This record gives sequence, structure tokens and C-alpha cells, in this order.
Amino acid sequence: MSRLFRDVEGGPRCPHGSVVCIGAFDGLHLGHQALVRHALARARVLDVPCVVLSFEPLPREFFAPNDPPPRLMLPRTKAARLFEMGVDQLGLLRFDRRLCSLAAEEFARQVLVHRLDAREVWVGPEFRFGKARGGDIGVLQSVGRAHGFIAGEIEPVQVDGERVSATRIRQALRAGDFETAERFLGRPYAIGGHVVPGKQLGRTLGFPTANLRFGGRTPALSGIYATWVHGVGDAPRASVSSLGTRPTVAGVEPLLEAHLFDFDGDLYGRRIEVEFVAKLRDELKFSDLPALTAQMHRDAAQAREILSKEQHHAFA
Ligand SMILES: Cc1cc2nc3c(=O)[nH]c(=O)nc-3n(C[C@H](O)[C@H](O)[C@H](O)COP(=O)(O)O)c2cc1C
Ligand SMILES: Nc1ncnc2c1ncn2[C@@H]1O[C@H](COP(=O)(O)OP(=O)(O)O)[C@@H](O)[C@H]1O
Repeated sequence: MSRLFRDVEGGPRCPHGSVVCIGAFDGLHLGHQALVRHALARARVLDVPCVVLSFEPLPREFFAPNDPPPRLMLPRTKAARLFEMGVDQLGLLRFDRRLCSLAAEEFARQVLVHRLDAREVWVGPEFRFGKARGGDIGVLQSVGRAHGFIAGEIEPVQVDGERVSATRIRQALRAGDFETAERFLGRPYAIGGHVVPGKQLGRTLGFPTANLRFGGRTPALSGIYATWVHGVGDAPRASVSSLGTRPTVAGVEPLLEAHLFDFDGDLYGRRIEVEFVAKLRDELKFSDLPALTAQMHRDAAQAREILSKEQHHAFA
């Protein structure tokens, strides 16, 4: 059976109990990692599976479809990282009318008790769940007392005296502050995905770009960046990338496009990861393609310059 489930009904039954941790886990930053590691350690002690529950779309994306909060991480990457950490089962629960109208106690009883037979449930600071965000650690603890599980909240994780949070990371990314983002994430900020075809215009401009899409989600960045592309050969490749809607060519959906320096080859379908190093500028609407192309040459030169100075660190 797959270790990933979308609906509680399609998920695992844990006849011998489980340790569950719940959260949005966008970015899987150091705070999330501490929570998951704690749950994993408890599951090993109790000798039961460790089940992570998250939501997809994220509740805030569901409630504000026209103005969704920027997303740090796509679901595939989230799932891959959680399984790498050793999680046994992952529920990316489909967040819809039905799930959001389930009262907190009802969610706890149906999912945590009946389905997963939770022995322990772990959440992060200020975790809320259930209809109208009516459930908190107190609700979990009272359902737990009635049904034989304990619920606990892990301490907030601090880095340099500041509390790690997805909101703080989004803020840092918006400002092009990749150092702060990396300190909170525990790794450089990167976006991964499979290369898809575009309008095939890039090659005619002398700038073929490998394109990644976001499937209707709003990325946390916008602009032109110096980047390393991972997944093309052994070493990361110096590159210049654009993330935006491409107003010059009347684009609409956000796209991440990476132009790899000194490279010629077919990347369609390949999984790559684009690591952000520095922001060069905001995306602009140019009056014509020659003006855009001239600027792309300047961007490329600037990115090469920045990356040639960067002592590149290994990216696990
Ligand atoms: C370094 C770089 C900078 C870019 N800057 C802009 C920009 O400021 N405004 C814009 O509309 N598009 C920008 N683009 C996107 C181009 O419009 C896009 O790459 C081109 O239309 C080719 O699209 P295609 O990959 O679908 O063929 C940039 C792309 C690159 C690689
Ligand atoms: N240096 C390069 N950087 C990025 N992609 C390249 C490069 N050289 C060749 N390619 C290939 O060309 C494709 C991009 O060409 P482009 O004309 O921009 O088409 P599309 O609009 O489909 O992205 C990439 O997906 C990749 O397969």
C-alpha cells in the first residue's frame, strides 16, 4: 500500500497504535523538522508507525483562492522530504468543504482515534485545527483523556534569538534575503519540479530556459535571480532564473524559468531543483523582445559574476 494518502478513508489503519504529528509543514523549516523528529523518536520508543498529517491545499489556500498566501514548497517536495526523514505514513488530507466543516473534536475522534488509534499526538506552537480553527492543544488533550492518547506541543525553535516560522521565511524571501531563509530552513531555499515545455521562444532569443510550473499555487518569490540548478550532471550548474508571469509576452501563470550557462541539451521531463542565491531585480514589462533580450544579457552577466564568487556548498 502507498505510504501517501489523500483521504482518511483511503489511509492506513493502525491496529497497534501510532504516533501522529499534524501541521501545514510549508517549507519544512527547522521548527517543523524538530516536531517531526520528536514524533519519530516517540514512535520508535513505542514501536508503532509515525504518521504525519498535513493538508492539501493548505487551509489558507482553500479559504482565499483569489489571494492565496505564497507557498514555500510544493506537495511533492514536502512528501519526499518527510519520507526521507523516516516518516512511515503521510496524509496530505484533501482540504475541502467537508473537512473544513468538521468540528475539531469530531476530527480528533474520527481521524486520530478511530482511524489511527493514536497513542500520542504532537503539534507545533499555536497549532489550530477543525471547523473555524476551533481546536487547539487543549481540545486535543481533552479528547485524548477520553480516548487514551496524550497530546503535546513542542517548544518553538529559535535561531539567533528569533522564532522560526514560515511567515518569517516568506518575508525574508520577498526581500531577497536568502541567508536568513537558509538559517531558518536549515538548507538553501530551492524549488524543485519537472521541466515542462513552454512557448519555445527562449531558444530564438538565445536564452533557452527550463520551465517549472506551480499548478495554480502562488510561489513565495518573484523576480530575476542568480541560481544553481541541481539535477543536471553531478555538480550544480550556474544559471540565471526568472520567476514571474512574463508580462512582456503576455504570460499569466507564474513560471520558474532557468537558463543554464554553458549548457546545451534536452531537459524536458527531467526533475531539477533551482537553488536561489541572490535577487538581481524585479520582473519588468518591456516594450519589445529586443529590449527584454538586452536586459537578459545583463542579468546573465551579473549572475555569472555573483556565482563565480560564491563558494558553493554541498546541497544534500
Ligand atoms: C534572465 C531572465 C530574465 C527575464 N526577465 C523578464 C522580465 O523582466 N519580464 C518578462 O516579461 N519576462 C522576463 N523573462 C521571461 C522571458 O519572457 C521568457 O524567458 C521568454 O519569453 C521565453 O519563454 P519560453 O521559455 O516560454 O520560450 C526573463 C527570462 C530570463 C531567463
Ligand atoms: N542552456 C540551457 N538552459 C536551459 N534549457 C536548455 C538549455 N539548453 C537547452 N535547453 C533545453 O531547451 C528547453 C528550453 O528552450 P525554450 O526555447 O526556452 O523552450 P520552452 O519554451 O519549451 O522552455 C529546455 O527545457 C531544455 O530542454
